[in-house]
Amino acid sequence: MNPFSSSDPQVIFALATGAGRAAIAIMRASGPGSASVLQSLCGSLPEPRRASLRSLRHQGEVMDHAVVLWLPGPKSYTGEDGFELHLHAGPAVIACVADALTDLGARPAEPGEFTKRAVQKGRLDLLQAEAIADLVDSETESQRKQALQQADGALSRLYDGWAQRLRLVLAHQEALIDFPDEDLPPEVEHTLLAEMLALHNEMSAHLQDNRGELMRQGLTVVIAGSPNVGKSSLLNVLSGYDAAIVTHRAGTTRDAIAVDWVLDGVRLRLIDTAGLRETEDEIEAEGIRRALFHVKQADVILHLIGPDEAADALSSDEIAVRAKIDIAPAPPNMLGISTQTGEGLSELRAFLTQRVSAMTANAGAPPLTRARHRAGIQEAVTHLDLARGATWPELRGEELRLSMQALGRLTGRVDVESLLDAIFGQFCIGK
Ligand SMILES: Nc1nc2c(c(=O)[nH]1)N(C=O)[C@@H](CNc1ccc(C(=O)N[C@@H](CCC(=O)O)C(=O)O)cc1)CN2
Ligand SMILES: Nc1nc2c(ncn2[C@@H]2O[C@H](COP(=O)(O)OP(=O)(O)OP(=O)(O)O)[C@@H](O)[C@H]2O)c(=O)[nH]1
Ligand SMILES: [Mg+2]
Repeated sequence: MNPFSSSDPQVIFALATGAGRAAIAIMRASGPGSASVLQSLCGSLPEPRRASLRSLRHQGEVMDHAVVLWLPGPKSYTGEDGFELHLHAGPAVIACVADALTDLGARPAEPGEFTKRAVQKGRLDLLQAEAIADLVDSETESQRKQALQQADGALSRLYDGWAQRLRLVLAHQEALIDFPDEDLPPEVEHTLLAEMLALHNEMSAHLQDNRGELMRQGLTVVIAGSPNVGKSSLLNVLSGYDAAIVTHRAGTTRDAIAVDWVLDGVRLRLIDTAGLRETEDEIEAEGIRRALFHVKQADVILHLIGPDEAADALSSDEIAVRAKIDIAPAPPNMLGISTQTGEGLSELRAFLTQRVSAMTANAGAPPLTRARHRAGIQEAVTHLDLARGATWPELRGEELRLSMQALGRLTGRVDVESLLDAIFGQFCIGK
């Protein structure tokens, strides 16, 4: 059963194509009254799902000659009756048609409302709907692939699979509750515990994996190090434009400077920071405070080390790079660059590409992509662990239900059955 209910039957419309100069603008509409609205504009209903050229008329006036699609439900994106008008993209054409649609009783759609209706009609689950939003926003190849995988239901299948296994554990658990005095083989209890442990391990591994969130949001790479080692020069050469001021003076950079950078299909935010040192200068000190903030938030730190500096012990998210190797060469087995001669830059790019793809590579199992997913899985694991620790069978059953529900809320498929169970499970028999 679909847990959502359609509440607003009004026809909604919106421009489906992006703003800016283009030849064609697609106005799309959806809702039960679509047939009569379209009929009014076209004179008659075109053949379903076939592109037809029509003159669009309103109040006796021709508004545009447009390619029109009549898209009757339930075989449509939203599952409702709908249509598309492929208009000439002039703002006056769009405004005129929008006015006519409003006149005919339709209203402008709210953001995401077409997809919301698709969810309400059970055409998409919540994870797929989120993935459609990610697909629309995708800027890099890795974001596109990840969003498409989730839109195709890969994450939904993973969560549904876990929920199904929990349901099976629950069914066995209930057998134990219903027949407490019968001699159920002791393996039943062992099998239940083993399956719950397996589920715990799979969900925990899924929570450990932050690649999906990194890929969706992009990784932050921070360039840090002592003053004057060439951090801003590196930002400029990597990003390919003159984003940061470079001078011979130590302490030039104060504000953190961020540029977007796509490396091997992965979206990166490259941040140049103030050189780290003790200083009396108030403004520089604030710059250093900001630099340390960015270092703390970084996914990867490019630690630039000057020709006369010692390389300290590095943390695992730091990549040590010897700077200005045109002055003094890098020690063996250390990355070195010169922004002056360009030496070592392609090696640095290759090393960074490798590091980034190791952090984001999709190893088959679909990763979670949002904080909402993390919170839901965390909740499912918490209740699963309470179920594993429970000695009282009724309590274990209850925790298993709560764990299943947390998973169900992620897809939006908290089925009525388990909700009813949770609510009425607390009633006494006979009431
Ligand atoms: N012009 C246009 N392009 C578009 C869309 C659209 O709505 N209009 N899309 C929308 O976001 C995306 C494509 N996604 C879609 C997904 C499902 C259906 C749909 O109507 N499915 C029906 C019928 C399938 C069929 O005709 O074989 C179904 O699954 O039952 C349409 C578009 C991207 N391109
Ligand atoms: N020889 C040589 N000089 C370089 C190299 N990279 C940068 N420089 C010079 O070093 C000086 C400092 O460069 P910046 O890029 O401003 O250094 P920074 O680390 O950003 O300095 P702060 O912002 O002050 O912390 C400038 O005079 C650059 O021209 C290099 O690879 N070789
Ligand atoms: Mg600088």
